[in-house]
Parts: sequence; structure tokens; C-alpha cells
Amino acid sequence: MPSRPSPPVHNRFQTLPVILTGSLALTGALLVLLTILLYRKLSRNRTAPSDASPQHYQCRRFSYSQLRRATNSFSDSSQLGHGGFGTVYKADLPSGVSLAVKVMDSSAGALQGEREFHNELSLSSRLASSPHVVSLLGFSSDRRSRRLVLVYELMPNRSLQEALLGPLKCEELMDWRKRFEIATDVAKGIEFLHHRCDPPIIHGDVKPSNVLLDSYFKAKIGDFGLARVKSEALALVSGGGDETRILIEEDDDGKRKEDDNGSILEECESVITLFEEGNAVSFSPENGCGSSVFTASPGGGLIQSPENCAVSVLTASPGQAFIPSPENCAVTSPGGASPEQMGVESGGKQKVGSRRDWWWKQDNNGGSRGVVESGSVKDYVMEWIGSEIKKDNKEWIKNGDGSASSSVSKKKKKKKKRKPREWWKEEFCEELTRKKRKKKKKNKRGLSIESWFHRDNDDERSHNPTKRKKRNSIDWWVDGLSGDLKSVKKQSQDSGLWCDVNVQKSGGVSSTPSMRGTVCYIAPECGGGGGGGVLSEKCDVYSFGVLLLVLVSGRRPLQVTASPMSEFERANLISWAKQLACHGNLLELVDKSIHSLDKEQAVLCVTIALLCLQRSPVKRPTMKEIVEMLTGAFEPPHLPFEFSPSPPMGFPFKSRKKAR
Ligand SMILES: Nc1ncnc2c1ncn2[C@@H]1O[C@H](COP(=O)(O)OP(=O)(O)OP(=O)(O)O)[C@@H](O)[C@H]1O
Repeated sequence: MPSRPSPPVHNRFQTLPVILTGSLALTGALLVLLTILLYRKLSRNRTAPSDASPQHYQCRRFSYSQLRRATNSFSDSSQLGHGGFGTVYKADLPSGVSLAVKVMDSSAGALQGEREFHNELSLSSRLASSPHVVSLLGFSSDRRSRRLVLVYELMPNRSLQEALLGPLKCEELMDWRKRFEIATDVAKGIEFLHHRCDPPIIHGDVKPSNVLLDSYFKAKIGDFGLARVKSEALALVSGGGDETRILIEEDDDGKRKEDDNGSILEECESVITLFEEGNAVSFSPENGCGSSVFTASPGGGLIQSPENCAVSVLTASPGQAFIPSPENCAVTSPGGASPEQMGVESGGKQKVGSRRDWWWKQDNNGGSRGVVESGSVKDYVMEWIGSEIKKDNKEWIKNGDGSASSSVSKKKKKKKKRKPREWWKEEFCEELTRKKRKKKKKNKRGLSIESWFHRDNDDERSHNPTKRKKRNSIDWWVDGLSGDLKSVKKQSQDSGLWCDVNVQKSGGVSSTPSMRGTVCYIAPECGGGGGGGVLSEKCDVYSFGVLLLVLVSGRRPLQVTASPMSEFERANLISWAKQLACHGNLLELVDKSIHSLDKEQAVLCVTIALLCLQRSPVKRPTMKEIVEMLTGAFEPPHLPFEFSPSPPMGFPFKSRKKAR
């Protein structure tokens, strides 16, 4: 039987390498595939909202539809609050993680909203490492709906403004220790910005509504829409900064989405055009008090933000920006009348006018269009204020010698009855004449209301009385709000809010143009007053000083109540604090509803606040020093000399306790 020929040996050796190579290639391909799959899965896990806690988020892009679903189509029930440039909603992701999303206003004030959007994104990476700053977790920019959305970690107890000054005051904040902790947390947050960021960041809008409280009432600083990097290197506007572009180009799936940057630019341009052609309008109603919409002429900017039925009205002339907000100012009618009852019209228009007069010229310019109806709020409040002032300021800010009350009673008898609307005109003339007559007397008498005002804030003018401008009682009172109104005027001539897209380059700050800060909280020099409009860390220090007073007293910086009369002297928180300091009675300022009060800490807080509120920025402490003072690492400070009780005393700690 013929045997089957065996295959040639060399053939077997020839096929083996082929098989080996094939299997190796296959294994390699499988490995590569697996690696890719693993990488994709890992990267998805890293950014997917469902699988991570907020702390682990990178600032990432969210899809608009995802956020819409999570906020129940941005429903009212999901709304957390409303700010000047957008509405904040609570977003509940399918995983159970909750976030806060801020939808930038797409219509009114869109340009400013976009600037804030870019500003926040640009700064987010620098701020991520601080436990005292609200984390920006992501963003969404939807081309079709023209929506810009910022996504933050959720702060369940919302803002300090609402917790402390809202209608439903937080019980937790009635504990002094909590308030002191909040003060320290905020100080640490600002200290981080000023001393741990390189280059430093200036927040530019430190105020209670920008301090948010987590579930343990730990305070974090939020809202960096007006913040500035203290360097010109970072171009923030229009996605010009590298950081911004990188962020915007990233998508959920790693796709590049360069067109979105374009859409933002397009929107910017369209808004600018809109403004040039007509009016820019913005409003920020809070706590359901309705809205008042203003118009501003080209070059002028106007924002109205009523809250808690407080009334705040402003005027702005071309090229000026001005933001009073009810977090700063409250005018309350007897019996807590609503704005409507007090004559506030929703949707009314405010005529542009003089800024300096904002407080008392609230209406009458607008006639029937006025935000506040003639003869209602203004007449009511101003007549009352006027009557108080006319009694002579010495009645409610008594001199050390106690001579005030007698002089007041004499003047009372001399008073003529005047028409309500004209009281303020007469007041000017009367005050000027009176001042001329009494100038010499006053100088001899020592601390009068006028000299007290001029002495406050350690202005250089106070050391040179001849340089003082003649002022009337209303002037000092209004100026005492924070000395800001003048400076805001000047500042906004340099860079207006709505139409002035020129970049503010002075002072080595970043280039996002916008208004700066909020009236009553903004430092005098930050708007371009004494300091030439240079924005510095000391602007934040000043704002922190106001915030500290608000925290200790539980009052707004400007809070006018119709009764009792004694309340009037407290209407201007800053002035009141200075008076109390002069009289050695700082504890008077402390919120009466606080329990477990540590008097030393309270005095420390007010003293630090007064140091921060010095007019001269160089005299204000740095945030580093403030943190050290608050944490006890630094010895307790002395009151600024001009606020020290007379005869000069040091800081009334321990040894002086009994004297108080
Ligand atoms: N991360 C957050 N978590 C919970 N609530 C928030 C958060 N951010 C904002 N809010 C709520 O939304 C409100 C509006 O915030 P937003 O920052 O838009 O405006 P604002 O700071 O009050 O005013 P403006 O922007 O005009 O200065 C806040 O007062 C707060 O109650």
C-alpha cells in the first residue's frame, strides 16, 4: 500500500510565523480596543454628573437639554433666586446629585451677562482649590436658544442676604458663633483671592448676596462675574483667554465645538448694536416683589433690584452706572406697606437724572412714568428724613457735652410750616446760612455733626478744614452711606455699565469692563474717586468692612424705618457704627436677637470693620491681617484714631470692658 507522502517539513515552519504574527496582531488590536474603551469609560466617569460628587467635578460642558431636564424645564418651582443678570435654579440630576444652575439673562442686560459668564469661566480654574469659594462645576452654551448657563455646587442655605436679612431669618444665624464663623470664612475666602492666587484676584462685589451658605452654614464666596485678575495678561472678553477657549471647545464627548465661541461673539455684537440703537434695560427683582424696568439712554446704565419690598431707585446719567439694591437699602413704611401701597409701579420707567440726588430725587422726574409715584414714597420718606434733619442733627447724634437737646428745642419753636415738597430746597439754604453763622462757634465746640462727618474716614481734608467743601446735612448723610455716590459717578464716566465696551486697563486689572460693585458696599476709591479709579484689593477690604457690620448688626447698610424716631440715627449703618465708636459704645451695634454673644469677638468685628472702612485705602488692613486678627493669630487691633472715644482710648478689650 503506497504510503501517503508526509508534508514537507519546511512548509510547517513557513506557516508558523504567519500564525504567530496574525495572533499577535489580533491580540494587539484587541488590547488597543480595550484600552480605548477603558479610557472612554474612565473619562466619562470622571465627568459624568451621575457618578461623582460636586467636589470632584472639573469645570465641564453640560448639554442644555440635560440641564433643562434637571430643572424641570427651568420651572418656577426649581428657582432658587434671581440676580442682576440671571436666574438661579436647582438642578436635580438623575443620580440624585443636586446642582445650582444660573441661566444668564438672554434679553435684558445680555451683554453684561455674557461678560460675567466669561469672567466666571476664566477664573474658575484658579478658584477651584479654595474651600471658601463656591465651585463653578461647569457651563452650557446653547446656540439655538441663545442661552448661557453656569453650573455651581449647590449651597442649600442659599445666600447670607436671605438667611440674615430675608423675611424668614435663619435661626442658626441667631447664634453668635455662627456669625463669627461666617465672618471668618468670608475673610479667608477673600484672603485666598488676594494672597494665595497668583496673580491676585479682586472680587469686586463682596456683599451678603454673594456669600452663600452650605448645609452646615459654612460660608463661601460666589459670583465672580465682576472679579478681576490683577494682571493685564488675561484677556477675558469674548473668549479671548486661552483658558476660556479650551473650556468652550470641550464637549461632553470630547468633540470640538468651536462654533459656540462664535455664537457668543455674535450675541455680544448684536447686543452692542441693540444698545447703540436704543435702550438697555435690566432688572433684578428678588423675593417676589415684582420688577421695575428702567430704560437708560445710550451711555447710561440702570439696574433696579427690589427685594423684600424694599424700595431702591436710582438715576444715572449718560456714561454712568449705578446699582443700588435692596440688599443695601430698605425703606419701610409704617405697617410694612407693600411697594404698591407705597406707590411703586411695576414696569414703570425711570427718567435718567443726577446721580448725586438719587436718594431724594426718586421721582417727580418721571411724572406719570415715575417708578415711584409722585407724592408717595419720596414725599413720605424724605419729608420724614427732612424733619429729622431739620431738628438739627445734634438731636440724634449728640455731642459729648450733651448740649444738643437744648439747642434743638429752641430751633423747633422757630420752625415755620413748609410745604412738604419744598422742605429740602429750603433746607439747603437754611443749612448754608446757619453754617456760615456758626462756623467759628462750631470749631470751638469740638465735635459737631459736621466735624464728625469730616473727621470720619480720615480724609486728608479733615486735617485741613480750609479745604472742606461746604456741605449740608443731607450731603453728609448721603455721603456717609459709604462715601460712594460721588465716586461711582466718576468711575462710571470712565467705564459705563451698558454701552461702554472700552476696556478698563488702568491699575493692572483684567480687562472685563462692567460696573464695579454695589452701592453701599463699593469703596470710595474703586469707582474713580480719590484713588483715580484704581481697583485694588483694598476695595474688597472696604466691602468686607460693610459686610462685617451687616453681619454683626443684622441690618442693611441703609435701612430707613418710619418709626420710632430713634431708629433714624441707625439708618446709615456705617455712620452709626462710627458714632458708636466715638462714644465708646460699639456693642450697641450688635443685633439684639443674637444669643451666646461673645462681646470681645463682637467688638473685634466692629473694630475690624471700622479699620476696613477708612477712606484711605493704604490705612485699611490687608485681608491676611484681618484673618489673623479674627483667628487670634494677630493681636486685637485698635480703633482708628478718629473713631476712638474722646479722650483718646485704646481698643476696649478686657481691661476696658467695665468702662463700657
Ligand atoms: N450655588 C448656589 N446655590 C444655591 N443658591 C444659589 C447659588 N447661587 C445663587 N443662589 C441663589 O440665587 C440668588 C441669585 O444669585 P445671583 O448670583 O444670580 O444674584 P445676586 O448675587 O443675588 O445678585 P447680583 O448678581 O445682581 O449681584 C442668590 O441670592 C441665592 O439665593
